[in-house]
Amino acid sequence: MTTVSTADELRLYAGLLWNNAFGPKYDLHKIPGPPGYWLWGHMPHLMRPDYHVQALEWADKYGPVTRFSLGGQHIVLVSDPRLAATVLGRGAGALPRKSIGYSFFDLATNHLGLRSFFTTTDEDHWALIRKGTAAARYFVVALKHAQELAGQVRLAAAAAHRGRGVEMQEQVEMMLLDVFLEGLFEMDLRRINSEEVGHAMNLVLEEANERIKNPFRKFVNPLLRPGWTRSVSRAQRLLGSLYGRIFDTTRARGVPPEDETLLWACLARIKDPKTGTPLTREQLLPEIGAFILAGFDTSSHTIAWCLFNVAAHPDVQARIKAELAAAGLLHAGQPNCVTPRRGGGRGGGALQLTYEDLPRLHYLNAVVDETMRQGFCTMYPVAATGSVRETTAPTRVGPYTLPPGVVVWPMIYALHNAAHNWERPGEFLPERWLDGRDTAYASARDAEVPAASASAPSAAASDQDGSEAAGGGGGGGAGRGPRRFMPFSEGLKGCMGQALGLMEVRTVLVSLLSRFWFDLAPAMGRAESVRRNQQIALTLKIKGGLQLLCTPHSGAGRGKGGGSAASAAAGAGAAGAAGAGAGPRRGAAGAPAGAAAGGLN
Ligand code: HEM
Repeated sequence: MTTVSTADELRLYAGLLWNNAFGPKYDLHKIPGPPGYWLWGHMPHLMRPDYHVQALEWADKYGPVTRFSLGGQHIVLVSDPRLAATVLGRGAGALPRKSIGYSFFDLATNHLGLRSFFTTTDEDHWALIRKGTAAARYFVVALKHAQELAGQVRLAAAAAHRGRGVEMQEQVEMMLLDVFLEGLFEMDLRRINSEEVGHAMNLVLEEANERIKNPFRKFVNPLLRPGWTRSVSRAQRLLGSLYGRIFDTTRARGVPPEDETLLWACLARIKDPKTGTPLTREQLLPEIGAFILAGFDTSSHTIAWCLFNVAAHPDVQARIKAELAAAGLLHAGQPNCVTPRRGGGRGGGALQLTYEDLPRLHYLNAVVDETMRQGFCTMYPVAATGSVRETTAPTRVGPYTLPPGVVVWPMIYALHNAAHNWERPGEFLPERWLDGRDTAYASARDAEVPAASASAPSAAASDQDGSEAAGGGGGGGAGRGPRRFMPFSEGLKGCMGQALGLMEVRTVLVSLLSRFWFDLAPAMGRAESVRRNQQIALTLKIKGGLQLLCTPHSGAGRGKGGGSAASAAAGAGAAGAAGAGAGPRRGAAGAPAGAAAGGLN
């Protein structure tokens, strides 16, 4: 079990400063980049809360490979799809994770300085956990919770004062936390205060994020802000006790049967290669925390940003409703949120959503992809800003040879938004995804990525095979250029929960959008200012929350043009949108093992 002491970290920073001043530079100085300060480098530039936007500005200004530094650390920012795929992929040119770039994550997974498989430098340990959990069946309790959430939204919307909205970001966060605790670990939610846990996570992640920009904060904060430091420690202990409770509960279940493939059972079966015995409490705690964190924050903020985009673009919302209506999934005029069993449908109430419906809702999925492209919801720094890799020997990255110890940052936000990769990158255009899966790839003329590092794009990948496998490696398939869309990263260390995450996002969106019309509450101000008001936690979230006016479709429902949501949908070109998205309805038969029996909604 790897731990990192304060002395280790101080030694590391001293080494970096030394290296910056006196170490070999190879081609570093040839890489274009913004001017910085000698000692601090570009730290002052990155102190702004939306520093991912600053990095994108550099990518746009200085090109697909640009350079800056944070204190003593040289950082090479890559927004060229081909190079990013190579660096993250499995073939020659692939680089290991930069461990310190992830160490902030440990703050939220444990308070003992223990590393999880996500943050360790020990590749054997990473492989042990990754392989041990690869078969995990991410059981879909998302549906149950999504439906409950719709009920809660209805109650909150009814209770809200006129013109005041319902705070959706936090509601979705809590819901996703429940999904994780119940679905992956089979915990009894009545015994867990999700709200308290959610707040503790947010607090710890806020601190973790600040430490990425300013690693010295760890040392000065206890002196300058002792109250805050105590709150962070309290939150860490609270999370630690939750992970401990999960360990105790699942261990008390004894040896899981071989055919049990929920996450807790997979973790329980992993044996320490040295002792041959199941992993100890100390070994498993950070892993439990890593899974919860990796999955809950990313998925919940994806949902929140999708809802924001939908509320900010009534035409987009109406088109989604049209698609849902054509699929028989719109709950127009229903008095409550109880979904009828099969047998409802176009003549009566809405049909029950099945797993098979999800990939067929093309327009909804385009909205999700476009939201993820904009980068609001990918993991940080693991992705809002990218997966962080490191050179361990002199390494060629594109035309440049880099010395060891340089951070290579295939920054997903820049890849997804740089002017050299996309047309009209700043615009929210779900339509760009309707042309087909090739949207995820750069043009074929750039296709020099080794085939060995290829993997499919996010949504398209899981639609295709329904698998819950992690993202694969690098570039495009036959005839395609390299991927320029990789919200789940790439390669061996790409996201393990891609299919689960997408399923949760889509399911919750269908569940809510089939029942409510959403508008931004007046308190949110203009959409543009909300977009500028991002706050980075583990992922980008909406600072101050997402206040939405939620109008149920029943009777009082309204949409574009002032009619009911259903009629708004129809008026928004139902035939085109829905025709592309939803084919004739089928029964639940054939739903993959991950899907709840009988339907998803
Ligand atoms: C929309 C939702 C999600 C997004 C955008 C997302 C994004 C990512 C990204 C970009 C990485 C790569 C980190 C890197 O390159 O260093 C990653 C890793 C990971 N994700 Fe996700 N993720 C999502 C949902 C989930 C869910 C639901 C789970 C639940 C199990 C999960 C579990 C993980 C794990 C365990 C890793 C680390 C894999 C490893 O180190 O081998 N993620 N995720």
